[in-house]
Amino acid sequence: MSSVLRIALQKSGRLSEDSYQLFKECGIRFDYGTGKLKSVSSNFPAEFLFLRDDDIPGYVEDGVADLGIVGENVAVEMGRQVQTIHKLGFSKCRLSIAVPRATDWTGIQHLEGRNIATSYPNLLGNYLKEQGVRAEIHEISGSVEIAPSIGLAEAVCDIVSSGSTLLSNGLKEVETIFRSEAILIARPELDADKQTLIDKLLFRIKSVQAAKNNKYIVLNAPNDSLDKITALLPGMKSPTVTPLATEGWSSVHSVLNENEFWENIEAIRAAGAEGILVIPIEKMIY
Ligand SMILES: Nc1ncnc2c1ncn2[C@@H]1O[C@H](COP(=O)(O)OP(=O)(O)OP(=O)(O)O)[C@@H](O)[C@H]1O
Ligand SMILES: O=P(O)(O)OC[C@H]1O[C@H](OP(=O)(O)OP(=O)(O)O)[C@H](O)[C@@H]1O
Ligand SMILES: [Mg+2]
Repeated sequence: MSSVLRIALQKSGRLSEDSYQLFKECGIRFDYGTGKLKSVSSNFPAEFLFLRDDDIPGYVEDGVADLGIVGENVAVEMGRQVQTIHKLGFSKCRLSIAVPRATDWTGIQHLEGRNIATSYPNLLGNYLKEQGVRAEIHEISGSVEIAPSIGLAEAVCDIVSSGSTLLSNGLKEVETIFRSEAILIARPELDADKQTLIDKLLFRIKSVQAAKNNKYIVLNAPNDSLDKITALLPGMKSPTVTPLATEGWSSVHSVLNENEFWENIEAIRAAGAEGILVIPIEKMIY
């Protein structure tokens, strides 16, 4: 197969490190951070382009790149003809409306006839339309949170994660209009060879994500509690149970999902488990 996937990544910013790390964990090697704007993988048929994130949906739509990683916020704002093929779970943030802390906020109608600064005029415009609010959208490309303090706008609509940028600019978050995370986008029509490569890549990404979302667990259990404990640890198919040297005890090995981890651990301990070891998993292949 002579096809090569062209993959557009953010050169430097909030998406970059996690994007590079994801490919590394998928065993795909390429050079980055050397100032080069293009890099060919040494062990996977892929070529990487390092770009400003705002340009990525357009490049993917135009076919300059086959795949790209962007924030969902940027993909939706740009409204390009691209398909979301996988959610990546990093760069989680929200797009929110914020106003000066002293504002007596009574609801979204407060914005009627006011000026709002944002880098996301489409997402904000659609939201205001849905809410039946007419406001002036003032588009700026960065440092949006400064707008109220310099008299440019009465409110802002920007990305929030920890909230510390809002706090340090004397603003408070009043409405969340969109929730975002990094996504893998693709050109809508790809030939069969490229689709095969994408399937191969997606298989690796899903194995890496599954490993991150699960832990390997080993514990000792009295034999009369085994039914209760193994029911709490279904694992990938079923748990492994082997006898311990100590009479009446067994060792149980299984995997446990991160989301239900602490609740299950408490239940397992209550059922009599001892010596519980929790071990990270590097890859998880279903
Ligand atoms: N504080 C944050 N926490 C988590 N994710 C964020 C945060 N800020 C932005 N993001 C996400 O990361 C994406 C890229 O953010 P970044 O600030 O690096 O963009 P940028 O300044 O426009 O970069 P570029 O120079 O590539 O145009 C955003 O579109 C959003 O999805
Ligand atoms: O709620 P917080 O955790 O403070 O994060 C929010 C800030 O992060 C992003 O900016 P970034 O720091 O990436 O700088 P930029 O404006 O140069 O993109 C975003 O534009 C917000 O300003
Ligand atoms: Mg940008």
